[in-house]
Amino acid sequence: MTPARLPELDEIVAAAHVVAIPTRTRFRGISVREAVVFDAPEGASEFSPFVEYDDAEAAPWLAAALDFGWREQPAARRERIAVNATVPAVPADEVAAILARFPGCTTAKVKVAERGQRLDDDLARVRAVREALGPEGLVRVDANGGWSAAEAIDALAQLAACDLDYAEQPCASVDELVAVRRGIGERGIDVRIAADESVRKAEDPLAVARAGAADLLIVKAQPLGGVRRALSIVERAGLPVVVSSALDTSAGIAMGLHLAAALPDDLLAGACGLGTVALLDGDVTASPLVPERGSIAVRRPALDPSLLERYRAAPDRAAWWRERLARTSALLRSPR
Ligand SMILES: O=C(O)CCC(=O)c1ccccc1C(=O)O
Ligand SMILES: [Mg+2]
Repeated sequence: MTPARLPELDEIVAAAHVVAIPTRTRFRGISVREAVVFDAPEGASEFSPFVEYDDAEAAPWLAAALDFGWREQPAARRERIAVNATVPAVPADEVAAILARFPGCTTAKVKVAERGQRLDDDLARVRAVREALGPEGLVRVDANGGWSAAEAIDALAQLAACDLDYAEQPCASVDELVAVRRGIGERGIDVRIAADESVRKAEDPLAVARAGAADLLIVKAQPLGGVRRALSIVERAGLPVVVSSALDTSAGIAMGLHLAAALPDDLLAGACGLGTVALLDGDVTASPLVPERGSIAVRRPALDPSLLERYRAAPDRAAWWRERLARTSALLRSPR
């Protein structure tokens, strides 16, 4: 997980810019996305574990940022990556406006099982997405572990009428995912199951594959410790994958694009969840990595000094992030 040569903390801090970028629509409870972006030797990089994560959970995110900023990356096998539209848990009548931010995307991933909402809200939202994409489009749902196994089976039985590509993390635990796969199989419901949190937040990211709990995996470069380490997990898991973002700025999206570009053809399971800069109300580069004609070019964006200034985090938040950098960096260096 650790880069061959870890830059010293003062070098890391000297390269760091702490930003706070508003989201255009509340997503995952977030209305301002805070991130550290680095002006690093290999290009822009990003460290943006969610604020509620403890240092142990944030450590692989820093390993990823240092790897991407300070080390050469594995060779790219493709120049563009097809991406899905990402639809937050909005009312159905807002779906069209969200999809319009993802020009050319014929695959959409829809958030479901949001706390405080009902299955009818999900059904209406997913139907609106299916209607907008037409029968040729691919529709995915992501429950972020919000359903019990019984709820997931019931929900998927109803959502299956919208013809789903897959359901991402319908339940929280690997055992529940196994139960859902079995339950929908017995009822003849034809929906694949994808694991996300069961990969990126698990003690052992390969456990879900070993348990036969998923048809495919969602992989995110930052929580998995960077492009190299994520590639090695994917190769060992032996399941097809979709690369996705963590609501990163374009600096972090570039890391995801490089991971997707390095994957062998037979392991890439369609459009990736890397179009999420379209959900932000700003960025750190003048040439954002947003979808064009359904895909994004694999490149590293240049940080724009005036945008870093515009979105510069308040002094107390910047200090908080610098302290987090110091603690996390110490963790990466401590023998375990
Ligand atoms: O996969 C996508 O389409 C976008 C990324 C996404 O959904 C996401 C973004 C931030 C945090 C969690 C998730 C998630 O996949 O659960
Ligand atoms: Mg997910």
